[in-house]
Amino acid sequence: MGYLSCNAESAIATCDPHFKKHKPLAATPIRHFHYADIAAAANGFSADTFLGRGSHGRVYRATLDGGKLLAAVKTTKLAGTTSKNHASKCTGCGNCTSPAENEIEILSQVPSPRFVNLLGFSTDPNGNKLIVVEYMPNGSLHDLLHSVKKPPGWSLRVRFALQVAKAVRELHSSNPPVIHRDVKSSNVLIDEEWNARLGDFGLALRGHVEDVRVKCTPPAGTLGYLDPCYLAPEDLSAKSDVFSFGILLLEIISGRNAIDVNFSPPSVVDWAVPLIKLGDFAGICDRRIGPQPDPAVLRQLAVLAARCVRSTAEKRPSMAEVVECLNLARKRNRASPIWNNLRRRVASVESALPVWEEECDSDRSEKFERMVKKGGKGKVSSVSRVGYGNGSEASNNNDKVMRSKSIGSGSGSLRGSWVKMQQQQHQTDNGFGRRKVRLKKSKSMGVLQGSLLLHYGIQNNNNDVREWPSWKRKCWKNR
Ligand SMILES: Nc1ncnc2c1ncn2[C@@H]1O[C@H](COP(=O)(O)OP(=O)(O)OP(=O)(O)O)[C@@H](O)[C@H]1O
Repeated sequence: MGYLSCNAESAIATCDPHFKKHKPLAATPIRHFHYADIAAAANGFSADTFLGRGSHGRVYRATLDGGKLLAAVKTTKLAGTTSKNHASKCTGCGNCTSPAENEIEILSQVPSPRFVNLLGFSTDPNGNKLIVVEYMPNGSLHDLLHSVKKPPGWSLRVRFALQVAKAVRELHSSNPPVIHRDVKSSNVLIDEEWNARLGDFGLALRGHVEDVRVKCTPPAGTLGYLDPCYLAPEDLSAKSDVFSFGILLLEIISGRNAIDVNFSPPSVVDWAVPLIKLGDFAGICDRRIGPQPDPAVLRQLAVLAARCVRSTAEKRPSMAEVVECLNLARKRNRASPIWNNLRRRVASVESALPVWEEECDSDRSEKFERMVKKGGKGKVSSVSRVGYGNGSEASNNNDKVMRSKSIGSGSGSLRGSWVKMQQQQHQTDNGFGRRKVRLKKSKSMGVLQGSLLLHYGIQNNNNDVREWPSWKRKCWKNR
């Protein structure tokens, strides 16, 4: 009888060794908890159960079912912005649903062992929704990468990257597809078996591009992770998640925040992509753990990240391709030490080559790989490292750098944080070199203003290799 009850989730659980201990999730009913039970389980929402604070409310640990079930309870506020007039006419635009309602709706439809799943919900006496999700005892990937004394090593980082990529791929391939819109390190939580799980579906959109809801929902996301091509509702595509994933991958490799004014330039894209194009892969590695022992794996990760953050959405890989690439990197990373030693010697020669201009193009990267295997003849050239300053100064553990946060509905607040960020950036880059600045958390954003996004787009536009003629010239000269 076992095979008769097999569903998509159990199939994943069977195929993927990381998830073999998970039971099929479809059978788990979504529970409606009494507020009093939830309040008691979270010890009256006291400090000892407090887990963290997001842009939509606080998160607490709750012990339910007589101690058998550990959960995380997310308190939220009602959206409360929709006029009665609009609500009566609305045919399903995204503005009427609060992030909490949205998260409940989406997670109840697409449960997966790769997500932080919904267990149930409750409503407080003021009508605010409380979301009850699986408790993740090892905190967020953001905290692991930026706060803990002993940051994760390379094999754990590659494993996390692959697991997140698989989670996003699963969303994109569901029917109808789901676009998460807020892929970032603080929305990746680590379970008891050290698996990375994608959480926080408050901004996610389920549907096809022609659906009213998708067509009418204003752009949203988190500064630093937000796709510069996503300026209006109709610009939304799965490639926006690919961009955010690329930022996350750069964060995993470098251990630096998506936007960090302790670095110059503060944007991880503007800082890392030029180094990747110059073949300085070690220059973007988290100095606390040193460069990846296998230079070929490092090169694969870095080039993949650069391709994900390309300024032209169509040129970015699909999440399926990202998963394939990371699978290869992980396999190589896990190969036997003797074999790895041999390969490292060969790879160190390969990786000394700069990244060819077109390598970030998916269709040309294979050509490039073939060429490198043949002995590196062709358009590639050796380029000396460029002095971008010692970026690792800022990775010092003492620096207090806060994480990027989703910005909820309210373009005003977004404008405020953007201006603030610009001012901080100006203060830091005013010709006196880098200064250590304590950053404020930036937040996920709901409604974005076109001009503001355009401004943001311009800030990040130079991540396209074609927009680096000086690099091109340099490469050509040093051929
Ligand atoms: N399921 C969970 N298990 C354990 N800790 C959690 C869980 N969910 C959230 N947390 C903790 O609470 C913090 C706040 O989470 P939340 O999802 O509300 O906000 P965020 O992702 O940090 O920011 P934003 O709301 O802007 O996306 C997280 O960083 C994490 O430390």
